[in-house]
Amino acid sequence: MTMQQVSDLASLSYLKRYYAPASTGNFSVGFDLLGAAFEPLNGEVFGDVLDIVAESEELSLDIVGRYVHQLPQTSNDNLVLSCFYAFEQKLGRRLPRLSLRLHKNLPVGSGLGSSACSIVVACYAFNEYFGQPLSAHELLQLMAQAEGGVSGSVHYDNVAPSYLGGLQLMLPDSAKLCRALPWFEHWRVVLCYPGTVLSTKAARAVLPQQLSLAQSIAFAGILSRFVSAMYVADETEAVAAIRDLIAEPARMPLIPELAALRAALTEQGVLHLGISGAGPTLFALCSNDAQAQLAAEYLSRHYAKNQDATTQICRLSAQGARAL
Ligand SMILES: Nc1ncnc2c1ncn2[C@@H]1O[C@H](COP(=O)(O)OP(=O)(O)O)[C@@H](O)[C@H]1O
Ligand SMILES: N[C@@H](CCOP(=O)(O)O)C(=O)O
Repeated sequence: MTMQQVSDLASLSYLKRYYAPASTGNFSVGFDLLGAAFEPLNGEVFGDVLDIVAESEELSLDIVGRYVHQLPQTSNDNLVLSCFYAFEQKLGRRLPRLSLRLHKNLPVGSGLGSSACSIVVACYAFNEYFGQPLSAHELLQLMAQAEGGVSGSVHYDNVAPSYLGGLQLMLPDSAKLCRALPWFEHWRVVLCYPGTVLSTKAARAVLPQQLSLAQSIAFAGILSRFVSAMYVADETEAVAAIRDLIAEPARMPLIPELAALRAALTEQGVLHLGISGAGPTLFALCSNDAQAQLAAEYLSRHYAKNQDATTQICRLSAQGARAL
């Protein structure tokens, strides 16, 4: 495997190139059931890119990009290769081998759906390249299984938005699997990754194993309130309902800065500050560009911890995964 620190999209040759965006699981109010895909307003690529470089004798993977150093040293352990074999197994026939290049643009163990992003871009790329043998439904199931293998339990709230785009509500036991909710076009989301790693598995281990009847009703109630407010485009009501009753109380000790940062930003009018996925990335929901700029400056000053940190001002990625 060769590793380059710099992922220069323009200078590298390929047959086909595919991309999947970053995602925020939970969106605070919908633990494991709600997630959104985001793209930087400035047009930067903030998601993983997979190049199909050539057809070849053997399956191989090169990894480049800003966060290559956070991945296992051997590409054999990379999700892109395990997705190839899972895809092949699902098809039930041997596929031509490929020479692949992953641009690892999302930090790992960040709460930005990094593993989901690689899984989505890989499964999407293989399905497109080999003539769409799997339906969107089958492909999404395959992605969710792969994600379950990483985090310890199958959850769709990163793979669904990264694949399909938008703010996706999961529909358990439904043939449709998930549905895109309405969104407010003027909303901006600032994603601030501090540069430290928090594995999803570890952040799931602190969650309560059981909820009381009262907690279950409260969770169903607040999520219903949010979803219905989005459908009737009642922004005040939607924002009031963005509350994490499940994961945040348990994960707060893992992100001790959250309370003070939230108090400071909400005082400035920011609509909400929450944990993106399992953290440590935080997301600030803002009502306009100026507010998002202010939140981005504040978070990068007070939450970024090292050179790996990044802060992005985003809008919803309506499209999700695609060919570039
Ligand atoms: N292409 C890949 N992208 C991200 N993680 C990968 C990839 N390949 C293997 N991994 C492994 O999967 C795990 C992802 O960890 P996780 O905490 O779920 O990250 P995230 O929350 O960012 O999705 C790590 O152990 C990482 O080394
Ligand atoms: N619903 C999951 C989301 C995990 O997202 P990630 O980006 O941290 O992998 C959870 O909260 O555990």
